Amino acid sequence: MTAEQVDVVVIGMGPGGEHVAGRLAEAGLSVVGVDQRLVGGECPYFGCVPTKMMVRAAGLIAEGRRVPGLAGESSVQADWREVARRIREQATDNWDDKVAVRRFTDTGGTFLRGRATLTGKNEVLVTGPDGAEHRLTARRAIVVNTGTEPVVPPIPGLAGTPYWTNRDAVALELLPSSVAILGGGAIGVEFAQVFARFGVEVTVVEAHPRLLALEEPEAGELLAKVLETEGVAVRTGAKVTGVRHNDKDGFVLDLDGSTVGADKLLVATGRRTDLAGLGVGALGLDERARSLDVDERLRVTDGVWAVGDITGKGAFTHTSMYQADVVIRDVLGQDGPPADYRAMPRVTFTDPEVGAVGITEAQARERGITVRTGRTELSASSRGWIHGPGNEGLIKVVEDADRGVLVGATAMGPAGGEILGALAVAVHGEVPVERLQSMIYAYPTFHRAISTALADLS
Ligand SMILES: Cc1cc2nc3c(=O)[nH]c(=O)nc-3n(C[C@H](O)[C@H](O)[C@H](O)COP(=O)(O)OP(=O)(O)OC[C@H]3O[C@@H](n4cnc5c(N)ncnc54)[C@H](O)[C@@H]3O)c2cc1C
Ligand SMILES: NC(=O)c1ccc[n+]([C@@H]2O[C@H](COP(=O)([O-])OP(=O)(O)OC[C@H]3O[C@@H](n4cnc5c(N)ncnc54)[C@H](O)[C@@H]3O)[C@@H](O)[C@H]2O)c1
Repeated sequence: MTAEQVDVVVIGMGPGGEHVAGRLAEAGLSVVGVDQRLVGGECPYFGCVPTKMMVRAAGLIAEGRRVPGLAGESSVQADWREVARRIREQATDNWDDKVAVRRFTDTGGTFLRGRATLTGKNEVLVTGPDGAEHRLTARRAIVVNTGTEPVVPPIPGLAGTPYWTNRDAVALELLPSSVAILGGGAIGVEFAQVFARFGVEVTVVEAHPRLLALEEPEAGELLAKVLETEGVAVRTGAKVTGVRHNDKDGFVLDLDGSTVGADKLLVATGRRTDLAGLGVGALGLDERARSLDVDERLRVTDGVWAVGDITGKGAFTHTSMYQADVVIRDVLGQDGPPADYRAMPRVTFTDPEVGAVGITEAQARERGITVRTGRTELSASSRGWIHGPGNEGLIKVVEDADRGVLVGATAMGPAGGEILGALAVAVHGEVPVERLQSMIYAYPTFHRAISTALADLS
């Protein structure tokens, strides 16, 4: 056992943790960053980056197939090996983080590979891969950024089968002929469309009545239609009562009154934190909670901060990075705005992309807000009509009518995530709806449809 006193210990080097650790080290503090897996966390190795490389490849295939009728003839020969190679070589360096470790240690920080547990108010125990133990005492700050693990629901028969999570699915060298995807949230639908566009027979099985259950109902409903047009079987409102697997036949999912069979099963039913494993009990906190309670400066308790998925404020890389900046300022005693999640943006990278910011109509009504909504179909806009195949989408705006400002919006379409930028500014800046209605929107852009949605407010 070794023991060391430092200024800052960062537990978990996800996007936010890596950012905090690097910046505080650059500021001259002695910083130890600890990660049990890879510096950079889920996003670059198992999440955003490899999946968006898949999405890019699948988008090219779809666009190639849209050539006939618009630009001539096309013949697309999809080859997954190109995607697998790009993910292995360019995105993940074969799941090796030496570049990221160097990036951090070049700032002056020290990296420890191992599993960290909180053992006291300012104490952390790190157990290395070889079992060696290091006791760290943090004089100034402990920053927790341990993220989440995939949830595997307690469905009879599922445990012990060779199901995949996102961590397996990003590393596929070959695609199977069929996949069942349990969960129609962001992970489920992104993988579903990618796999289907590469010729895999895909069934999405979602317990909720709609895909993307957390977003506006119109978005999930339209996405289901698009996926079905592309050959994906979408089973919403489905209760899986059992899972069976054998090497010859693959997987069978028992639903109420029917079955779904597939060679492989991807489980994408959400994420969970592991507060007990992290040892938050040592800080007097509830180990059974779903997330760490943080204040507007991301403080958990005296001397302890948290960033990222573990705070439950939106499991996105941009949340983690945003919170990291708040923590850096707070630890360094600098002034700056507190965390404000009113204009939380998120984008599901299907085609059409589903971008959303702020709250949905249902959430606004639950909060007792006097709501007006406006909507328009993107395919009916000038640009949507010009675009032709692949023009599905919509803009929906949610107004707090008493204050005359938008509190939420959805931009679904070929560039839904980019259109969202304008709506995010409107929600974040509380730009009066009257002012939004009187501005000039370039013709013929997709974002011009925002003015149609605003004109529809009632
Ligand atoms: C398939 C998929 C696609 C996604 N796509 C997007 C996207 O397009 N856009 C987007 O914004 N977000 C996306 N996300 C979400 C995004 O990956 C996370 O929100 C992001 O990684 C931020 O997480 P985090 O900062 O909480 O930490 P994480 O990235 O989860 O990292 C936590 C780190 O802590 C380490 N750790 C955990 N426990 C310990 C311990 N006790 N001791 C030491 N180390 C520990 C882990 O090894 C890990 O490296 C996606 C996620 C998935 C799974
Ligand atoms: N583009 C992005 O930003 C992006 C992409 C992927 C993931 N993520 C992040 O990762 C998080 C996790 O993604 P996710 O898709 O796993 O979670 P999710 O919470 O978004 O969706 C999980 C879905 O699984 C369903 N489900 C749960 N149990 C089920 C069961 N037994 N049978 C059938 N369906 C079941 C839920 O109803 C839900 O719709 C997201 O919330 C998001 O924050 C972001």
